[in-house]
Amino acid sequence: MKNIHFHKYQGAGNDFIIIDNRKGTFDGNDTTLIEHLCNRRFGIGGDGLMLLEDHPVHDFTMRYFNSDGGEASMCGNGGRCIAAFAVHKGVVSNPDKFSFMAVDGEHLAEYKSGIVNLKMIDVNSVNKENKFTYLNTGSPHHVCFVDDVAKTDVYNEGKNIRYSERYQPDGTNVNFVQFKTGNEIKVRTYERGVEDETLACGTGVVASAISAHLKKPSFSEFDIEVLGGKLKVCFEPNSEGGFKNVWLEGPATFVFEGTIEI
Ligand SMILES: N[C@H](CCC[C@H](N)C(=O)O)C(=O)O
Repeated sequence: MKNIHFHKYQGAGNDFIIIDNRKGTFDGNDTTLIEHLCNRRFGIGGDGLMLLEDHPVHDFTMRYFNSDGGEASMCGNGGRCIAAFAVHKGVVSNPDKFSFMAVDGEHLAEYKSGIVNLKMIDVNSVNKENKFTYLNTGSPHHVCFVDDVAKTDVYNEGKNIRYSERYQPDGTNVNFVQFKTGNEIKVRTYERGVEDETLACGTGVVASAISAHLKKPSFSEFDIEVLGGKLKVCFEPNSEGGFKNVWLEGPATFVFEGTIEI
């Protein structure tokens, strides 16, 4: 038996287990353990788990795992939460502005009073189809627009798209977007690797905001309502028809810490 010390954080309701693994004692290859820890009945519970590890140049390295236990692509809300954790634990050199390495590259982060603004990767390829948009914002996202997200069967419709032939073998996350007034949108997301709807998806709202910009090009900053709260995304067009200076801003909140014996 061994004890694992952990912290729980949530970003707009997308919740994560964070483990300080700078001593390298946690085995990131133990898929079964990670799935167990994320289980909301038999473990701690979470949409995902993150390991904070050392990095030779940046303030730290972020490793992200979905609740199915598999190491995954970038998690925007997870990035915001591990940034807040790093500030709270004094891991970063300058709490106002610092950087970390993740699976999709370097991320700048700014922290102020519980709000984290996270720089995301540039988006250089947007596949605009008739009824949906497909793009990668650190994770792959299918984005479609609906009249009313509250009346959308996110689980079943999202699951069907996630497992559809088009996205084999890796699958995709699926976002349903509703325009409100001006630059306001509502987003609900079915998340790959969680295999359910989450209360927010950071890379998903970035993908949704870029897709909304393609329909409303006068806006390059969007206020986004998700089930778990509110997020903000801004970006600039780049010279290749894609997008740069992509930022995801919102709350990242400590919930509790503990030790679990496994
Ligand atoms: N489930 C996603 C990764 C986490 C994305 C989400 N939690 C976010 O905030 O970006 C995937 O496997 O592509």
